[in-house]
Amino acid sequence: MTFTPPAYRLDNVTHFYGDKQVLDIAHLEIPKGAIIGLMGPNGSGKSTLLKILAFAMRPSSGHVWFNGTPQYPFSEAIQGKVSLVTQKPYLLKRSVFDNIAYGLKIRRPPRDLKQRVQQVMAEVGLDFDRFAYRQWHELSGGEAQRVALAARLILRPEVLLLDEPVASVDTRSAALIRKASLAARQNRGTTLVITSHDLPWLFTCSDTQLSINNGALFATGQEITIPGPYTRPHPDNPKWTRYLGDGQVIQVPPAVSTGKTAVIQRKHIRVIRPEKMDVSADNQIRGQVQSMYMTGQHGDIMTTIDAGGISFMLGIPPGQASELNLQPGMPVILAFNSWDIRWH
Ligand SMILES: Nc1ncnc2c1ncn2[C@@H]1O[C@H](COP(=O)(O)OP(=O)(O)OP(=O)(O)O)[C@@H](O)[C@H]1O
Repeated sequence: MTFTPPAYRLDNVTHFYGDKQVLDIAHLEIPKGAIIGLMGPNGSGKSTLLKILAFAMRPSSGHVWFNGTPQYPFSEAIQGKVSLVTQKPYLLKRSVFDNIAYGLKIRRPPRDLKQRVQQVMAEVGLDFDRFAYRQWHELSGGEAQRVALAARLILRPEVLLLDEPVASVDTRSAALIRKASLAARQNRGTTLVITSHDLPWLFTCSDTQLSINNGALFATGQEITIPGPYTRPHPDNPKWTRYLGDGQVIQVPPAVSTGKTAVIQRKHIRVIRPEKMDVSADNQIRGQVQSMYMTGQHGDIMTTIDAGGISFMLGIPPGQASELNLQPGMPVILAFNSWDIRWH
């Protein structure tokens, strides 16, 4: 029996900027060919983790294995196997063709360079005749992001790391970036780690989701973060609370220490019709369905519900969605118990 090591294994990895700790990962394995969706609030450590996975930065402590081999000092060979597309992709002040061909040209340009460029441009939905000889400044944000992605795809990396690839792109570009990512895995077995704040998009293009908060990974993305600020008890309200933008209040359990974030597992949240009540739950929060997407995951419908400025993304089985007659714009109640909320 042969054993295939994971693409990555991380043990006790920490990272500090100065004396500020921004990463603390006890253990993480990323199987080959996985598409991992990495989510977490601003400043939670996503970009730092991607830079470590790209071997662009060495963690302050800990061990990183790549394909079963311990790394550090990292070799040039390993850096050629992993490619990171940063949040603001850097394009050379040249044409689209030159940007995409650049990585191959500085190695040994293949005879079929033009065909290779054509192929990756097609993968990211850029028509060769229209775009190949456009200059870098003649592109929209979404087109520039797709050129940056094509420039990495042409190098056929084993691992592709995409940091916020759809942060400032149009819906069509987001769909094309998703398609190109899935095709890279399907056609070449590429392993991908993708960060995004657009959770419905991230859920449709990843098969495993990881949540990161204050530099620590927690569980598998099956949680919803209820970000602060939290209000400590006072005479008018003896409970810990989170006031929402629209005046509603979420009851949270007492915090064990400051700097923690309230988190609840999706499975503890029930969606009910606005005229119903769930007397067993001490939180009954009014919200509105923002969007609904079919996913490959168990056939659930990923439904984003906004409640007073907090986004709750829940996977709802199709049967339940049709029972509730769920549709975008519909008001709903989210029922959950404060004692199911944990601090991370
Ligand atoms: N070069 C640096 N020097 C000092 N602090 C840094 C540096 N880079 C990032 N940080 C800090 O480290 C923390 C984690 O940053 P990181 O960019 O990894 O988070 P992130 O989850 O990617 O955030 P975002 O979603 O806003 O991109 C933040 O508090 C950030 O301010």
